[in-house]
Amino acid sequence: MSLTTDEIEVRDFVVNQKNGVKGLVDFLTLTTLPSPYIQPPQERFTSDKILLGSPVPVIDVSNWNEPHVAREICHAASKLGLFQIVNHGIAPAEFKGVIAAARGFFELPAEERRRYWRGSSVSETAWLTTSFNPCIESVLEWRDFLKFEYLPQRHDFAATWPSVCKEQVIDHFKRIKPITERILNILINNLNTIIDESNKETLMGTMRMNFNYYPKCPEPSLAIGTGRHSDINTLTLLLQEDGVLSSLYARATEDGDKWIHVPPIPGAIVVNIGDVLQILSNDRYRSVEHCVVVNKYCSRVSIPVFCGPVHDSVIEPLPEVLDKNNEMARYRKIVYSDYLKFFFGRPHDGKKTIESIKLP
Ligand SMILES: O=C(O)CCC(=O)C(=O)O
Ligand SMILES: [Fe+2]
Repeated sequence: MSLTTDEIEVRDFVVNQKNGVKGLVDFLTLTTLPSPYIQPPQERFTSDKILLGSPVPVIDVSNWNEPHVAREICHAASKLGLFQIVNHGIAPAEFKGVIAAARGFFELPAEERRRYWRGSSVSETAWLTTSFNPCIESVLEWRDFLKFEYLPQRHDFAATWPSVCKEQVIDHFKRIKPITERILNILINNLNTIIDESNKETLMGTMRMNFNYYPKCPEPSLAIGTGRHSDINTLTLLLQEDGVLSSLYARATEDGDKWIHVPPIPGAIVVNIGDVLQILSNDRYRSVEHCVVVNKYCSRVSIPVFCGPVHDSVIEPLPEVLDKNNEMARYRKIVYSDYLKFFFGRPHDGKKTIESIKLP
């Protein structure tokens, strides 16, 4: 990358001085987008890319045992790779609480937030950063995020979390976990197998949560909040604030550049399929590419919970899927830590990670 002085100063302030993009908007009255955030034209999100008339499925899970629930979940997982669930039993007030806690964290003074900056965080299990991979990205994303690792087997895993949000994060992990398990069960049963001790660590050995914070952006059409990517884990369950201008988009089909808006629905959880489920299912399920558009008038918080494999899990298409249909594996076997290395070693880049292990 060759950078101008302005770019170096902005990057230095945001990344090296650990202020984040939140620090930048608090410190300066911006009327134009700083150059490190200006996306090349092909990465900007324009309204002609929006596909209308093809809404995201909304699935009522008030009775998990009704056959239509499994049917609709498996159908959505194989088509768009993303759906919303309602009537899942978590009260809207609980969601409001965790979203308020996330806002509470980002409203802390900059020096308080900085204590959690990645690389020097006061917590081993929570850290803050900006964009996605700021040291190697030629253009930055308009987002800061605080990541939490859920390690309930360690009694002190949350001892160092920020007090402004600690309780709410623990509670949210606890509430989301059984719902994730139910959905994974449905998806795995539909592949002619079950979740047991042999695959549990691969399907749900880890849980992580992000507090994503997207400040108001002076020129949103030139920036991106989160660049195009698919989640690499098994399943992500995401809360997004209601009443916020258009934000999350999911790619409608693998081969086209049309995107479907994922509207905030009060109390709903957005569920998206990650790469690991696409690999295990040998493409029965689709990990959906998605991106986040920012806006000029309000900041936005989103809270994904990522459920996924432990680092040493070996990921490959399930024999139950291949044997039943006598089909060839479409992906080569990979250890999850190598998969992570590939994903985190580059900027957000669509579905390049899963493509890297696709067999010819
Ligand atoms: O902010 C959102 O709605 C989605 C964020 C996202 O895709 C991620 O954190 O992986
Ligand atoms: Fe994502």
